[in-house]
Amino acid sequence: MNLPQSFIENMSEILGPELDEYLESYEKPKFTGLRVNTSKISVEEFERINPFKSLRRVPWTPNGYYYTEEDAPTKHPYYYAGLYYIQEPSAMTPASVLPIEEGERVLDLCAAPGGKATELGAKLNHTGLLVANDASASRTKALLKNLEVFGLPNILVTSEMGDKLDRYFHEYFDKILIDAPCSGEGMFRKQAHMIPAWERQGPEVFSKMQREILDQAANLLKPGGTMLYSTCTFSKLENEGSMDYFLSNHPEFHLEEIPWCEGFCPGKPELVGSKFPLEHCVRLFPHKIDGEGHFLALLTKDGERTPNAMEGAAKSAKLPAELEDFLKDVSMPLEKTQIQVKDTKVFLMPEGLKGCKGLRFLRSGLYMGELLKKRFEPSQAFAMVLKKQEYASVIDLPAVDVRILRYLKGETIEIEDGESTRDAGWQLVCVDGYPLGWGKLIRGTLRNKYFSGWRMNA
Ligand SMILES: C[S@@+](CC[C@H](N)C(=O)[O-])C[C@H]1O[C@@H](n2cnc3c(N)ncnc32)[C@H](O)[C@@H]1O
Repeated sequence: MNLPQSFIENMSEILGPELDEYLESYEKPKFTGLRVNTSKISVEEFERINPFKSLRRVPWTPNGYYYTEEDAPTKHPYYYAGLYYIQEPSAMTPASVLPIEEGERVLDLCAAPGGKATELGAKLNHTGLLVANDASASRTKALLKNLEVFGLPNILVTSEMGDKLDRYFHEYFDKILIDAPCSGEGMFRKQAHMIPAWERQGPEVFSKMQREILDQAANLLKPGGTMLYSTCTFSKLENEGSMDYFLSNHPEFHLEEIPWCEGFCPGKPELVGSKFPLEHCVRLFPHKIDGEGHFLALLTKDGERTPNAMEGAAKSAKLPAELEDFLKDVSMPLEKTQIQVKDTKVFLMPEGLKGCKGLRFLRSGLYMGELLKKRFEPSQAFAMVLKKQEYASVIDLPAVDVRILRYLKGETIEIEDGESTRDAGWQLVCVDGYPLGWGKLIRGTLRNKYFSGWRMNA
């Protein structure tokens, strides 16, 4: 690996005599991980049905596992059922460390493509509100897909800068994750193509962005709220430097200790001559753990946290008859006053979401489906939010049944007598009890309603 000389010098300042060990880590294996979606399946149940041979626990994340490539988890139907997310093991740490309680309002300010937002949403477990934002409008498309595959209904996906969000959500959030844009030094081992980008735009550029984003986040957080700052870089400027800047300018914040795990290293205040206890921050190095480089800081804002008021509750309008008809077969707990029809599209709005007119957003709430000529066509996202027992007619096939892969490829499949609860109409297609999508059964043939943009090999 050809590392820039100036990078090696920076690392030498950070690591001292450990530099050689770090440089040798470039010869070590690279690790791949998957994180279980606990809003769909418990870790115990996942271990029971686990179809992979190579899984081994990630020590710092209760629902994280290493796997090796021969297991190919992205090709397994459980991936399409949203039972797990593929994530680099160190990148599991930030969302795991930020404490989330059900019912909270949570903001992921730099969320795309959603590795951490999916975990924050899973921890909310269909309660509260997750605002997943990213400045890049194109990257928010992948973010929305990942949140929908995970079956998360209570979301608002925006593409704004933090100062614009502040006009709508000043001191609104209980918890904020700032997984900041950074120079990516922690990923050099895995993604060597990041090195030329680092040479063009390095820590100086990113530290300016990070400071701006941190200032914005401070305004968005409730007094008494907690936020987590993370990067995947080693640079002292972007890590201890950004934290020293932030704490100097925001005396209302203090650092919290992060639960310790073997191999974690403390932040180093001496690198930037800081008077703050930056040793409470955590640094991850690939020569210390089985994972890549990361930095984490957990910060709490002084004050008493106020309970969340139910703002913006929707008006209870009469629902169209075809929608009412479809919902007779749905037993998911669902507050009908939260359902909004916009033109032909039907949405289930999260409780307590303020109006967001004027914000650039990709999704607000759960897109339930569309009203077409005298019928309601349920969406792919709606299928992913449901549990098997929450829809009246189900076709549940085992993962080893070849029809599952054919269904995921968008093909029409044949259904035997007794394989569906009802012998005609809408069916929730499941793999081993976990919903994949919709189909419409007509005389033993299932018309495939799996969303074309999500098909296997699409
Ligand atoms: C490290 S990535 C986030 C990765 C994401 N948290 C995940 O786990 O999948 C940083 C993100 O910040 C976004 N970004 C850059 N500047 C931003 C800003 N000022 N406000 C919000 N997002 C920004 C980038 O588009 C990028 O997607």
